[in-house]
Amino acid sequence: MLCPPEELLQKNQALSTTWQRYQALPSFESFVELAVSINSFTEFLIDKGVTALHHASHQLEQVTLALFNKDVGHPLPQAALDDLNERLRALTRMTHAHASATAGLVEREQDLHHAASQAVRLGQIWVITDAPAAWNSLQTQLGYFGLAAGFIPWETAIPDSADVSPLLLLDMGTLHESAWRPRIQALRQRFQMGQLIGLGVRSDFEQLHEVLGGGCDSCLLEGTPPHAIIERIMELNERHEQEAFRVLIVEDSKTASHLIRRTLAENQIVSEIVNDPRQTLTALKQFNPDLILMDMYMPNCTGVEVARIIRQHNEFLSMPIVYLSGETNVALQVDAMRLGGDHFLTKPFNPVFLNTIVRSKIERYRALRRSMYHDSLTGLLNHSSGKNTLDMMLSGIAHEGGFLSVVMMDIDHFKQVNDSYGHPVGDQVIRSLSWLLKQRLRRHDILCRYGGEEFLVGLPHTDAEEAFAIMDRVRQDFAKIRHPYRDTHFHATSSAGIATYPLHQTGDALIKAADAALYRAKHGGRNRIQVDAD
Ligand SMILES: Nc1nc2c(ncn2[C@@H]2O[C@H](COP(=O)(O)OP(=O)(O)OP(=O)(O)O)[C@@H](O)[C@H]2O)c(=O)[nH]1
Repeated sequence: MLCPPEELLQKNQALSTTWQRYQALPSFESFVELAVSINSFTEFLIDKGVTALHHASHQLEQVTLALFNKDVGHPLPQAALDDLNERLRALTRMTHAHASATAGLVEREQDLHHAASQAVRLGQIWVITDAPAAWNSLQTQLGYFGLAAGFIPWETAIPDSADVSPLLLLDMGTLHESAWRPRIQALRQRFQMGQLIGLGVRSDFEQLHEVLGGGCDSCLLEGTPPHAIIERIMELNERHEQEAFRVLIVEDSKTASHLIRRTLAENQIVSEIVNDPRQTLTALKQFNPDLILMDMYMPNCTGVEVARIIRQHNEFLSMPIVYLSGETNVALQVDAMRLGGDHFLTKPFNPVFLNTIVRSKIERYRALRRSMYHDSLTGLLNHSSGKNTLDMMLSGIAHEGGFLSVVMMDIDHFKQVNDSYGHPVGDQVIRSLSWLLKQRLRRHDILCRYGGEEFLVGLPHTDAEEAFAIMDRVRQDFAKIRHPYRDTHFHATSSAGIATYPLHQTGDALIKAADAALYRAKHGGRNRIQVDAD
């Protein structure tokens, strides 16, 4: 989607206002605000794919950051002020030019959306190729996972209405090698935020150099089978689905906490503020953050004391705590880390530095949690966390009322799959079913690998009839997936049993009833879904 020009101009206006504020009151604090505002504008441009302006904004950000040097006082020296002024004015001029150039296009794009039912809609995934027939099977297989892929010949331009960050699979084998680099460069130029994957590239240095040097993110070498291409696409898809990062700010100063909150919000990080440290435990339970930003000195207790209290609770043992303090005393910092902290940032903080630390700590924390609560083969919840999540969801449903359907799904004759094709191929079949479930179910549904080839699914606010309709489509599509084996392929089927709350009241009772229904589905001939009340 193109960025609406009004939104772009509004963001640019906000940036100009902070610059005017700094000029009127050239303090360190207002310079921090300016840096935050520039960083936010750059992030906005990346988010909206406004690549034409991104470079200038990023440069401005770099220049501003370089001025966070303790030898540079405020107001800034005249030369630095002039330089910033010129850069900001140039960025504003470019923003206005871009906004007027895209105004017509946005209207056209909206018209196209209204006419979408008439038009042939290209998917988010495009295969650029002159031999589409060779990719029909990939397109069909992706369709079973709920992903649409379209074909575009190398000579045809991608329409203006294109998404700004598509996934482009480039069939290099159908383009003369001398044209590789310029073609890839042109696509990269246009889709700076897209993912470009070169297909059918030889493993030698020259070809890889051409493709990666031209701007592809990665290559899938000659002979890569369709299921490996699908696997790469699924991985990319999952990376896009991350939930927003969440930070709890424990800070007695309302001004400081709001400044931090704004800095984080401008980087799409969600936060909650606790001004009274005694409320920290309640806030932790309610808000469920990924990281705590902790002021070091507060009335009543210090940040270190709060951190020690937090660490007495098992569930928060590994949660990252980053201290914020005006203190530069190294011995004290070491002591604070020894007593339960993970990092120390000195105030006034550099906003970009703050965001970088927060993001990298949260990424590590999430990776750790994934390994604790998720199954390594499929990435789904593991047995015990699946059951715990079901119990928690059930208490919510019992409180607010409504249905909850539990499904036990199992791959048919899986022992034969292993015996005929080998354990690694069996693993791949398990992963295919998990991908399919991930694509088809909602974000808040429970998805768990309950045992070897058995999955537990929890569908809140879904009665048995609706659950049957959803799962039966999954069953049908799973049966169509081609699992590769040597030069050929095979199909697998699945069966499932469904039980629903309030007919069964506890998590254990629901699982037992769904399991009994699954048993009946197996004995009824397999490749079918059985509801427990039927
Ligand atoms: N490849 C692979 N196989 C597994 C995994 N976990 C369990 N299995 C195998 O899954 C098979 C399950 O077989 P059974 O429970 O006998 O049932 P089935 O052959 O699927 O037959 P029905 O369920 O009755 O249709 C066993 O052979 C296990 O060794 C795993 O992680 N990977």
